[in-house]
Amino acid sequence: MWVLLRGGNPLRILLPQRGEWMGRRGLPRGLAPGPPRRRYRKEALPDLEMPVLPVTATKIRQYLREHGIPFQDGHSCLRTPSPFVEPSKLKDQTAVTTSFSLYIDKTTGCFLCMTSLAEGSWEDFQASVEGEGDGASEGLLLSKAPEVEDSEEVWRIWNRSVPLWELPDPEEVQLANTMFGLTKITDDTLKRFSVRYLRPARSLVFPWFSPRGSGLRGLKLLEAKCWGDRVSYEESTIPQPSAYHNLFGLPLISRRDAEVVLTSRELDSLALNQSTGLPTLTLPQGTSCLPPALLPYLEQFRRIIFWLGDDLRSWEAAKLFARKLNPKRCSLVRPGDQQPHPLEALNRGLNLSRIIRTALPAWHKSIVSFRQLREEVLGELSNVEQAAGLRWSRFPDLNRILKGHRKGELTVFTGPTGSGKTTFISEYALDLCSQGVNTLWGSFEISNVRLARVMLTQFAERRLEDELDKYDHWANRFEDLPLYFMTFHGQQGIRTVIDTMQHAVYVYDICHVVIDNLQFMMGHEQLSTDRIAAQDYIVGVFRKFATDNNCHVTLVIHPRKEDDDKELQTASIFGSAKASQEADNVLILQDRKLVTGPGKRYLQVSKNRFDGDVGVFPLEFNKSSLTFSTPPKNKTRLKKIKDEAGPVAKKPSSGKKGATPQNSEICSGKAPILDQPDTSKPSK
Ligand SMILES: Nc1ncnc2c1ncn2[C@@H]1O[C@H](COP(=O)(O)OP(=O)(O)OP(=O)(O)O)[C@@H](O)[C@H]1O
Repeated sequence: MWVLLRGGNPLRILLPQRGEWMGRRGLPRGLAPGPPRRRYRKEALPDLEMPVLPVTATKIRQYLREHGIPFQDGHSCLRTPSPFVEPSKLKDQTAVTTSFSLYIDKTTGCFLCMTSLAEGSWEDFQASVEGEGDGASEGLLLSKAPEVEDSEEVWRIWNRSVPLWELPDPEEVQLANTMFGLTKITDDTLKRFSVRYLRPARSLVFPWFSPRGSGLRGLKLLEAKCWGDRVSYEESTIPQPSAYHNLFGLPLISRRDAEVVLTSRELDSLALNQSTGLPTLTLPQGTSCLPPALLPYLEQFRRIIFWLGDDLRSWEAAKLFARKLNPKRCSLVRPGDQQPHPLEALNRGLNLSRIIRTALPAWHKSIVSFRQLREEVLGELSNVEQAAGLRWSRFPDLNRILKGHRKGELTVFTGPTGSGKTTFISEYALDLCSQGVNTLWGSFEISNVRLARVMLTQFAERRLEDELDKYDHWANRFEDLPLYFMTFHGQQGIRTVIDTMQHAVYVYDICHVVIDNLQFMMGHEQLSTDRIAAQDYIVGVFRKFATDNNCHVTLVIHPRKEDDDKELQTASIFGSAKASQEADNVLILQDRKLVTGPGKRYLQVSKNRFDGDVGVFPLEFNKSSLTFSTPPKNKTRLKKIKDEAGPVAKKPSSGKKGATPQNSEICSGKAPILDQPDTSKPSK
């Protein structure tokens, strides 16, 4: 189910392969509208023996100079004349815009021709320049490429939907306006943005028009579901989200516009444009990612304002996206009570232009004063829950101790050989990924197929071997996760790994990288002093990566050889103390039983830089679902076992009465007070 794409992606990241289109949630399958745009070369290529080294802006410039290709330097792209435009087109009245219409991404080398919509990788571009591109160069290939836009399904839905004001029943209009919060949005605005309503699906329909002509390339449907007084919304797109690259509002942008506001929801763009008159665009996948394929469309703007939402996640996403667009031209609207989503701001009668004027520059110099930080500090203080990070849904005990999973941190994870480190960390990362954390896996020891099998089993929480008829159901859902794998196996140079991670952060907005395990980057040094020095260096590099990219890195490190009878400690991590010093969190999978809880393992949080709480909790392994999390129905059993076990050896020392779960312990401060491990029953 996994396919390696090289086109546009020189770093061998595995992407899920999708057969037919499936809506993000709930829409019927089998409506594939075909590829949304022409690709110069898009078929899956066989696995590469060696990873291709990433290209750099300097190398791209050098190549263009060597081949006498003129170029202009932009914010995220280099612009050159397009070899994919027929020479005759260059002579028409649009010659000014078509002459430098090829945009080459400075970071990936991927290109997009804005005139013909041809796109491809840096290798494809070079092949075309050197006349090797499947025997085609200079537009030959394009003149043969079939037009693939305007799928039947897209048109069928579009034709069945109607402008809201044309609904025959005024009550239905009022209901729709109330459900979607449109009472202050005028018909004029809805008309300008060509928003329609699909009655049978109770959904607003947002079109994706081709930048050339009036072709429809796709649609986004926003469905309102009423639950008593509450309304919840569900989005679905054609084509599937990973191919849905609609910057909603693009047809309204004039070539002379130098400023734009980016939003995360189409209705926010309507509200903003209506009340401020500013050009607005909506990111196709909201705060979850900004695909580099969209960057060429944003090159023309001298100033880009992000107003993505009212929570810390929107703020983090805006900072991440600003890096791609060149932070010097970006400003961010800080989320807060008085700065909610634009649509809500309009409905509450707030002054949207004034809020836009308070947007903060995304760019900080290397040295900043508190004055520049005070707004960010306020943001954290007024969103304390969110500042503590994303909470695990399967591991409430981790939430109690670590409070959440935060960006930019380094977690070091260790445990005895064969104790289940990979299995545990797989579920820990899957939990976050299922909640929308874009995750990149570097599994150097076990193959990606095996890892994906473990993850899929954990995802489905059942033995899929026995239910193969359900495989497609689970695999389809699993495919929708924002999950990517590096294809490295065995020993690998740290530089190559970091370059791959950097690329993934840029292309897929990765927020969590899992490296299993660090020993595979340490080369073949035999002397233990060399090995320790190598490990220190590598840990330092990962630390810097996490901080620089505001991306969480979870690093699995083997412990040093110790007496089997002793439980591991922070000092048992292989190497010098560097790993534990650099880490924000240290987790240890202990291969023995806690007196207080069930299961043959327990997890120890032995360092937590966020608030200092450390502690332990039991892990019970479920062999059929390969999970360590405890399903709710087992809670009673946990209690029973505890009752049978009699009083615990040591009482929790947290002082946070009532906050400590029955079987886990939290200790404030650096020195954990552990349960007495039940060494009478060594496991494994
Ligand atoms: N608590 C457990 N009890 C029994 N079996 C387990 C447990 N946890 C994991 N396993 C099984 O043990 C095997 C090894 O697990 P895993 O690969 O996760 O260990 P590891 O600690 O990462 O190994 P290594 O030290 O080689 O990296 C797997 O088949 C897994 O399903």
